Amino acid sequence: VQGHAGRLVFGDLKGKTCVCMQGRFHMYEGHSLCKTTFPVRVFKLLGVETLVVTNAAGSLADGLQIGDIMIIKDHINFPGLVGLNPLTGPNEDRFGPRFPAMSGCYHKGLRCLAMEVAKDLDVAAIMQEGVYAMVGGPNFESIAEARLLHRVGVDAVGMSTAPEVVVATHCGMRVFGLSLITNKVGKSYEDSDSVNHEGVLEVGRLRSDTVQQLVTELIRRMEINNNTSTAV
Ligand SMILES: O=P(O)(O)O[C@H]1O[C@H](CO)[C@@H](O)[C@H]1O
Ligand SMILES: Nc1nc2[nH]cnc2c(=O)[nH]1
Repeated sequence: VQGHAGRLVFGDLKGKTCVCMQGRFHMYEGHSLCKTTFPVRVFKLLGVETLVVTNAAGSLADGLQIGDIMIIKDHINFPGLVGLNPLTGPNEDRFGPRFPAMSGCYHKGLRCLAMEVAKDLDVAAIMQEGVYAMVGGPNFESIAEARLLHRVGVDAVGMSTAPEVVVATHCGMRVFGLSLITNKVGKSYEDSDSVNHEGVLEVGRLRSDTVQQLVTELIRRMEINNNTSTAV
């Protein structure tokens, strides 16, 4: 999508072998969920053990402001709930089971570690945990949709991430996720502000150093088995 570089970068980060996706495939671009999540399966075959996902998201929670960073505690995969799931079709037994559990798919230990890192980097004031929801996009939410999401417990909404996390969890990867809050989602018919992609990219640029520092320090501190890799 515009604004995403579309590159895979391999290297060492603080002594850990990493592969970094600069951009991702989105369902709203017309890609199948199979293609959207294909990189995750490639990472698995490369020996990647931990997936770190980041995204831009709109806030529905009163306490989440533009520029805040939300550690993803759980997700609601709206496309998945209506059958748009990357695991649909014959199960690939070599990757994982037919009916994978999704409870606890955002690793608790990594979430706690990220909070410690945030405190040490003096950015704890802009960090909190919350629930991310994926919607199909590409349009942003109507007011009624925003109210619905708020009522069902969504803290931040975006158009990505859940399919990759489902596929990573299916094949036994540890997952950690961050949402950068780029806008507030309007819940009132009196609001005149409306969100746009340029504004989303702008907040992304403003907070990119902080997100980079957090992820780098998290990767430095995280424990891994057999010096296997991390995908970001
Ligand atoms: O989820 P990522 O790709 O980070 O970006 C979010 O921001 C874009 C909309 O501005 C959409 O792609 C949405 O999903
Ligand atoms: N669906 C959705 N995706 C986003 N990505 C960044 N901001 C938003 C938003 O407000 N809604």
